[in-house]
Amino acid sequence: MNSTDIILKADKIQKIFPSKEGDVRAVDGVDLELRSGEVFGLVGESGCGKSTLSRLLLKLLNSSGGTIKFKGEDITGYEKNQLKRLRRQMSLVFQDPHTSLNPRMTIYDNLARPFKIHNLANGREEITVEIVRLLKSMGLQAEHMIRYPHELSGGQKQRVVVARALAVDPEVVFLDEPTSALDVSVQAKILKLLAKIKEEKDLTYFFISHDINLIRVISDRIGVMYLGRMVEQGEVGKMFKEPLHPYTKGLFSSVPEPTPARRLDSVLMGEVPSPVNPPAGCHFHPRCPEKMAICEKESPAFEYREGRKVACHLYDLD
Ligand SMILES: Nc1ncnc2c1ncn2[C@@H]1O[C@H](COP(=O)(O)OP(=O)(O)OP(=O)(O)O)[C@@H](O)[C@H]1O
Repeated sequence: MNSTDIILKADKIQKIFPSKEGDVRAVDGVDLELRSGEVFGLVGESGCGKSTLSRLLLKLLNSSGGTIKFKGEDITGYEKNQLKRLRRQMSLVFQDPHTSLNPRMTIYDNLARPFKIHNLANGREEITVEIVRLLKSMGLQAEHMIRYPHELSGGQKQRVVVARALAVDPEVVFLDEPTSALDVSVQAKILKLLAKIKEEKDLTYFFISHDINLIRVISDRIGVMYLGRMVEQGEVGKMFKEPLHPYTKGLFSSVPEPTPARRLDSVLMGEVPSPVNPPAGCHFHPRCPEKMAICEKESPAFEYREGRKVACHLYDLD
């Protein structure tokens, strides 16, 4: 596949969670294209739907509407046996290494599971060979295999979590805040390792982070989400040079040059409204400094403008 091939595509994907307060519109009609070999960075304030979107794309959650295609094949209605195949093609690295490994299992047993589930190696001997190879590729040693997760440092645990995600030899890896639970110095090492693995294995990364500076450095393209919707999506250089959506502008303009782990929540004025009762029209209009009358009534389409996609009425006037 070359870099312009679309490996994963979502059209109007939606997830509504029923709750006591009403329906939570966690993901509200998102369009997305993931290109083979790229790092796609997803940003947005806490609760805007980033994790839910990634779980929908991975088919860990069933969608309430819309379609998802993997390599051109519609996977929206995949059944259990088809999902098993998909689990080898796309894998996930969770945020917190302390909770994503089974604490009662050794590192060997944690890493052996994907080999057993997917019949990727036969017998203890073959699995051991694979696990040692994986551990070494992650900068760990064979002897780590006999340890329990609590005997490893946070960075070592996250290396094991990445190893487990790579055991199935996937094509796409979803990384949901993979370094946010780690110390800054450890974060840098894990990011370097992830970049190296990506090149070696020709992987595609879907990278979720609150840290805009990190997303800027590691991504080829980025998507900005607000209250369940994608508001802007495009090539990283263009987006940072000239953000179009007022939300993206607010998000980026207040981030000074590399300040590690600056949280989005501290950047924008006002609270994000509830996804149970999102504002009519453009969800961002109550916080938007460039609001127009139409923004309160009509939801803007997510359309190509100036080399990227944006959902904002300001650009309807062109
Ligand atoms: N199982 C669920 N039931 C009800 N509501 C849910 C469920 N999962 C998520 N939500 C709600 O959906 C919205 C989106 O949540 P999600 O975790 O996807 O956001 P996020 O952008 O990943 O947040 P964070 O950055 O804090 O992880 C939130 O309002 C959340 O409370």
